[in-house]
Amino acid sequence: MTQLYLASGSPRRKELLAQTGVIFERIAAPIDETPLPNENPRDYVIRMAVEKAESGWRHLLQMGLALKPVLASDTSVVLGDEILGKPLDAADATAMLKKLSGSTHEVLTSLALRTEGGVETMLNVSRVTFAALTDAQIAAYVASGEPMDKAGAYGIQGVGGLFVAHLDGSYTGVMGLPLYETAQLLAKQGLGFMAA
Ligand SMILES: Cc1cn([C@H]2C[C@H](O)[C@@H](COP(=O)(O)OP(=O)(O)OP(=O)(O)O)O2)c(=O)[nH]c1=O
Repeated sequence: MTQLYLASGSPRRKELLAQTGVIFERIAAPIDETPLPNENPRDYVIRMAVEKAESGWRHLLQMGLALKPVLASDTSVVLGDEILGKPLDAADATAMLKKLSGSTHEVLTSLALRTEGGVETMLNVSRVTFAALTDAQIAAYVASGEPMDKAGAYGIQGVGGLFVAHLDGSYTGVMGLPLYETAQLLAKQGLGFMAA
């Protein structure tokens, strides 16, 4: 019996949410991911998760489905003031990886849980230090295809994990769904292992 809906098309989020012990189904939640002019990165990632969760909630209403909690999340890589989302193409991925090479960036992953009582949010902030990468290493990584559907053009759970010299934060947060914070939100609704 479904306890929760995950408003996400991300295979990483599906895999990670399964670790919490909640019984869930995935629903589509299309939104416009364009940042507002001068929008602060933290405000932006929170707004994205809330919009995805609200979009999922509207989907339940439209389809006449049972109103169970809807969870959504958003991940952005932030370097200085710049928000790096998913790369548009190989050239964009190459440019992002050149910026990340040899420096420290933040990965922001937000959560929003929509219930009949309203919406609750959480934010995980992790700091990641990248090795200095050669142009040839970047070209080979981009050619592998791994960067294309990932914020900041890398996946810590894949070959991108080789670039991470240091992580101060949450591995699962960088991967797209911070499990500590997710378990806390779910437990408040009596869901998952941490509700025991
Ligand atoms: C930094 C990083 C990001 N990512 C992924 C997680 C997210 O799927 C993606 C960021 O894009 P998002 O826009 O957060 O999510 P999405 O479009 O993939 O999925 P959804 O349907 O939930 O909106 O980058 C990794 O898989 N590994 C990493 O190390």
